[in-house]
Amino acid sequence: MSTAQTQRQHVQTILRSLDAPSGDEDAVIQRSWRRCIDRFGLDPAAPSPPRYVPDRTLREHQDQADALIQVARAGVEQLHRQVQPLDYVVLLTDARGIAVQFLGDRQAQREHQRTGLFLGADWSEEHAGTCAVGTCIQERVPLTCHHSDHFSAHHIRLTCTAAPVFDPDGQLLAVLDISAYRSPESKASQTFALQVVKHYARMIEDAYFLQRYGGRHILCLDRSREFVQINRRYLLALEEDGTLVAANTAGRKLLRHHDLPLPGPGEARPFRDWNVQDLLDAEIGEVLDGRHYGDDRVRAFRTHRHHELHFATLIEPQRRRAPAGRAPRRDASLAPLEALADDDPAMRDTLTRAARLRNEPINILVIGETGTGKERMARALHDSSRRRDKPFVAINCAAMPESLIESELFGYEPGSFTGARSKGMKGLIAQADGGTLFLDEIGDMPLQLQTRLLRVLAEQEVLPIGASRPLKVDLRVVAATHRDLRGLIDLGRFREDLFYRLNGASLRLPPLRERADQGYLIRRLFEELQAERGDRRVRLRGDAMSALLAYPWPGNIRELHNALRYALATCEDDEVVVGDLPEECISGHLAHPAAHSPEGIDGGRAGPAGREDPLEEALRRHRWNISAVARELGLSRPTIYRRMKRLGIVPPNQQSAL
Ligand SMILES: Nc1ncnc2c1ncn2[C@@H]1O[C@H](COP(=O)(O)OP(=O)(O)OP(=O)(O)O)[C@@H](O)[C@H]1O
Repeated sequence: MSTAQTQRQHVQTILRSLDAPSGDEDAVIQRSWRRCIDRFGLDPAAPSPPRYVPDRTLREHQDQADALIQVARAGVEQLHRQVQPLDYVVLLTDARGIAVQFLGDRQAQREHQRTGLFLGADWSEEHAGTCAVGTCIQERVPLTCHHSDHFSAHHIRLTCTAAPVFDPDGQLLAVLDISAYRSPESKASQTFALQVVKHYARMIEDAYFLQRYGGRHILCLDRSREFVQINRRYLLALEEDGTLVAANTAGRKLLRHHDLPLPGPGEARPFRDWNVQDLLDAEIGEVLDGRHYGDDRVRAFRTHRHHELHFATLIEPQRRRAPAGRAPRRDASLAPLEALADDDPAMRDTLTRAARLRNEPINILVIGETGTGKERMARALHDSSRRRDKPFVAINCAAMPESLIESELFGYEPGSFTGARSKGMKGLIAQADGGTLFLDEIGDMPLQLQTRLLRVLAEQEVLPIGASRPLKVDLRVVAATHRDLRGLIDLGRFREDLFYRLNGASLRLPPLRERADQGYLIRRLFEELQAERGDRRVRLRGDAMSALLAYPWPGNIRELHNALRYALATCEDDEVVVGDLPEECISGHLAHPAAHSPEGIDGGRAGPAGREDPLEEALRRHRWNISAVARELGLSRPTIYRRMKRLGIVPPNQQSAL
């Protein structure tokens, strides 16, 4: 059957079923069809191009959903990884049906845009007709909208499955959706999809709950002792005196089941009338004090009303404290070291050792791949040590020409060689007296200088070129390398005795790809760049943060630094969004199509596949006169150039140069 015939038949089915409900169709879908006609005045046969909200509006929706987007990130990405091989895309919409997060195959971007499976699309029932997201919003239940369940004849190739995400007050917060263009005819083929989406929606909802009520006691209940720790089915947030503050969706059902009726969503204090003792037959102390729980941290309780057996675990309130897992701050002088990392286990071990070593009279070898922060570590060691008011002198042994190293390091007496300064020169080693000498890329130091350096370290004195008497120096040397020094020793290119002198203790830095605290590093580098630019207004929005966290960074922190620097230089409106990041960082996290046009794409203006970008279209119309286009679009010329670059639009007169 041709597409047109299928669509005609679909329209007839809808109209017939509304005249005389057959009972065949899903009741939820039928109610939606009726709403589409009676309430929204939609026509199943009318063309329904996707509707995208303008860029600015999308940003407002994303801002409002920012806290959720941040919490949902890991779940949405995990879900995407699971369903991507089956050609599904993942959408997270807000409670109004606007897609605020999207993950899909970059290769199929045009097809996604054409069907509305994209960032910024409006999937409310009012605009899109019966569809998984819109109907889920109306009905507040998980559902699959498969092929001809869709109201619009133009959506009947799609299969979409969505589940609601509720906030702790029972208000609809978001909808999680997976959709595909190609799927088997039978709706039963989507049963598993429905279970997967429900599962992830619940995980996101509970993660949001745990974050929001992290400052309270959270009681997790389950009917199974074995599963309570991992399943945490019912979540109840409690005050110190056992008053109920909030419950997750399952928790609210449990309360209703036990005749603790809850006022409707949106009440300012919906739970305050109830105490956990109204639910469980137990003393407050038994519930809220972890010492009353078993060795497995589980305790059994019976409910008052139905004498049901429930097993509980308790999450204690998170006190205001240093970021998770970091040792409590003992001493303000440790701040430079503590600032290097958050809760990455390898970095935490390294920092604990560094803190112990900072005032010890031994030299330290910092080991790590290029750009893992070896110099930063050396400086932080210096800044947190008693030497902090004395000089920190850094020398890159690989970057200095061999002919200069000797004089630079050791200095020289007046007139000691041709070309020397008449007053002589104090060498870098002597300049570091009392402080720290940082020798970067120590593996690249020529052998002959290694011998002289060894003498400096052994004697704690330096002999400038041409001098007859050595100068006493008090040095702490921190050396760094990305090379295998033991391998160099075997090759005869590094002195073993120098190695032992330098390696009083070693500190190893993990590469960026292995760090568990990438979010912390991103925030920190972003703040530093803002300080450098003298402008702290720009903020890093949740979608950009998600894309940065999802990107498989190699080892070098400099790459992250450069990506942030680029984004800060190109962003507009005081915020960095995903589209401002370098192209390679946003694989999977596609930018909103409207981000490329000043007003966004809306209804009839939506660009179907193959249609020209509005900017390109304007440029052609104005015969590539940038000033005229800038005037028409109300943008500056540099902005036009920047967008052309971002979109890869090249004027015809420059194309031959490519
Ligand atoms: N802990 C950190 N927090 C924030 N930024 C960091 C951190 N560590 C490194 N960086 C940044 O990463 C970049 C590389 O750091 P650094 O120069 O210290 O690394 P390195 O290992 O000495 O590099 P190389 O191997 O090239 O000498 C710098 O831009 C630095 O600001």
